[in-house]
Amino acid sequence: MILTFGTLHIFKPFSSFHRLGRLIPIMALSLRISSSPLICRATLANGDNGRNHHAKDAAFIRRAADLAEMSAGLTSPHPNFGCVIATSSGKVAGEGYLYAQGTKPAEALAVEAAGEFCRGSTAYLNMEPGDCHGDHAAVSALVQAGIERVVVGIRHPLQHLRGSAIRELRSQGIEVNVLGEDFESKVLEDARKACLLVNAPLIHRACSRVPFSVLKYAMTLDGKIAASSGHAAWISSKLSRTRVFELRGRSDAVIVGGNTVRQDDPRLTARHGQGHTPTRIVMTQSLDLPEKANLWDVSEVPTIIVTQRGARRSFQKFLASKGVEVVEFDMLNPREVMEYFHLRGYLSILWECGGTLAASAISSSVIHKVVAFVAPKIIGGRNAPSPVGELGMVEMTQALNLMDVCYEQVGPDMLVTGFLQPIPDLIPVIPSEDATVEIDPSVNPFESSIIFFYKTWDLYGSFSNFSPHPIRMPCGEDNDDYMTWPSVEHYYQANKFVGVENPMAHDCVEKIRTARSPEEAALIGRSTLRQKPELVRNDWEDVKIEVMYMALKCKFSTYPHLKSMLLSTAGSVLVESSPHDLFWGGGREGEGLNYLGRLLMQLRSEFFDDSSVSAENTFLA
Ligand SMILES: NC(=O)C1=CN([C@@H]2O[C@H](COP(=O)(O)OP(=O)(O)OC[C@H]3O[C@@H](n4cnc5c(N)ncnc54)[C@H](OP(=O)(O)O)[C@@H]3O)[C@@H](O)[C@H]2O)C=CC1
Ligand SMILES: Nc1c(N[C@@H]2O[C@H](COP(=O)(O)O)[C@@H](O)[C@H]2O)[nH]c(=O)[nH]c1=O
Repeated sequence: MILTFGTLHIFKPFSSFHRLGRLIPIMALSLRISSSPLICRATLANGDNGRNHHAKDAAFIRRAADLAEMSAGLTSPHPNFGCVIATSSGKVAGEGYLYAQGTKPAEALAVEAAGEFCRGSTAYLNMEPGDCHGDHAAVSALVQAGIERVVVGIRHPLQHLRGSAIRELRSQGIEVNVLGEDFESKVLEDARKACLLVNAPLIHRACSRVPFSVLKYAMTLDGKIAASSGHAAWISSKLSRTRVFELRGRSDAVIVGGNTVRQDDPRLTARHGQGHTPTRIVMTQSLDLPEKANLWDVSEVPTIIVTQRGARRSFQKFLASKGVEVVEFDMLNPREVMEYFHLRGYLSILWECGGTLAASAISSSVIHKVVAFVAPKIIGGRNAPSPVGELGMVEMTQALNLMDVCYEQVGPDMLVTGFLQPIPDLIPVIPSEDATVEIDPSVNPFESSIIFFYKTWDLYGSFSNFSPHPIRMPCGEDNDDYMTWPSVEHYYQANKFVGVENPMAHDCVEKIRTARSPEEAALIGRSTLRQKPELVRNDWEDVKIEVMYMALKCKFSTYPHLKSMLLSTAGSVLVESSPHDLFWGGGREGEGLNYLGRLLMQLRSEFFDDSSVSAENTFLA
């Protein structure tokens, strides 16, 4: 489907636009080279000097990322922040990192450490500060200290914080350079990668609906994670197991399957003496678990059991009496479970399960990284379990290739790590720079402000489809009879059933058209779609954007004050801040596709084009 309005192509064929709009133009960690002419000029003009400059910037940004790493596990769900202040001669004057949730910002600590050396110096931040509490503490510290330039590794991943500290610093006269935006080079790419890595869980949160998941296992050289008897203590060395405690200390939760509980009776605590201890999660379909288990001791750390709805209710009661939380799922599978924990605010999960659950998690695409300890031991055993069970692959060419693989010797063991999925690169507020410009050239995706709208009583509530603005539109494509629809929502919902040769579909259209409120219209439309899918027109998925577009066009053309309001938002990104509608809305954390906001921006752009054409005609006349 290609819709053309005037000279502008609004949509790519739906499927490709949809893909584009999945909010995550996922890029492997080999980061993109910008095609921006400005960026290229800056790099070339600097020549060798530019290269030296970049090498220095890269080194300090890497240091900031290393500092940020020091708080991993202590700050969650806040990001890891590090700051280095360097003088113009390239000497480190002060450093700081966010120690834990609620403590002084890294920037303020670095400023304190650098003292009078701050004046005229450059501050290096692995990530743009997020002013969660409205006190601007990080930005104020840099401004008041007389910092001249700030180099930022990555923008804040969360949409509502993204770009605001950078804007604030610039408005205070500080030069701000963002890696990957203001200049590019190989060394800077690597430094930027370090910044992405240190906050990978938060970046995942901003881009997907599951927490960042790491699958960790210890195996013998012949690829076994236990003997044929199931005995597994210990494959890896003590040193390696201490590394596992550290890993646990950086994770919000550790997850195992029911069989691991039955076989190992694990504790799953972080026993390396620092950091926090993650929640323990057990995934079990049968709930056939022992009455005595280390995980039922929740005096220090909570345990959550996720199970199939209705499983062993009496045992559920027993667990509850021990203080163990039980959460039932209609469909117990890794994706549903991860989506649930995402909603509960978990950023990072360590999977310490056996091969059966690991295979299921990999197949569900919820595993992002693999951490494997390989011990120089051979146990043999045809039935001894291996780290990943059945994946249904039959050819070696189907094997999953890890990215950014690292090898490290830990005592006698080899530690191999790599990514199964790339860390999503950060994205502007709406899908990609190109798409943004295509939708509305007046919007600069990196610098624009965002106008959120949702409920009709909001400041921009008239942008909502539920606003009480009747429109006159025909009922269906081949129909010349114009009718009045009490709101855009009435029209949109009714269109789901238009043209279907079934009297029940006709009734449904009429019921929606005469519904007493947009809420009632939505209720009828959504529930009929779910309960009687046979009444829904076959091409609904293909035409729904077009239907919405036509309704919006009619609404904003009919009411001049609405059109003026829309035009007054020029340059801003419009986002329908629906937390649950991930198609028309922006989602809770910007993960939604925001098609309603996009259509309004598209319309705004067209209205501007129309008015400039008519102004030109008047002038020519
Ligand atoms: N060396 C190492 O790093 C490790 C070794 N091990 C060893 O591995 C062995 C256990 O491996 P394995 O049997 O794979 O154990 P797991 O317990 O990790 O996984 C399987 C169990 O997970 C539960 N489950 C819930 N939902 C699903 C789902 N959608 N798909 C798959 N499983 C689901 C089931 O529990 P239920 O049956 O209760 O319904 C199932 O039996 C033990 O010998 C243990 O010692 C385990 C972890 C790490
Ligand atoms: N056997 C084995 C591991 N197994 C994992 O560790 C769990 C036990 O954790 P805990 O009870 O806290 O000590 C066990 O159930 C399984 O998930 N891990 C490793 O690093 N190396 C090993 O050799």
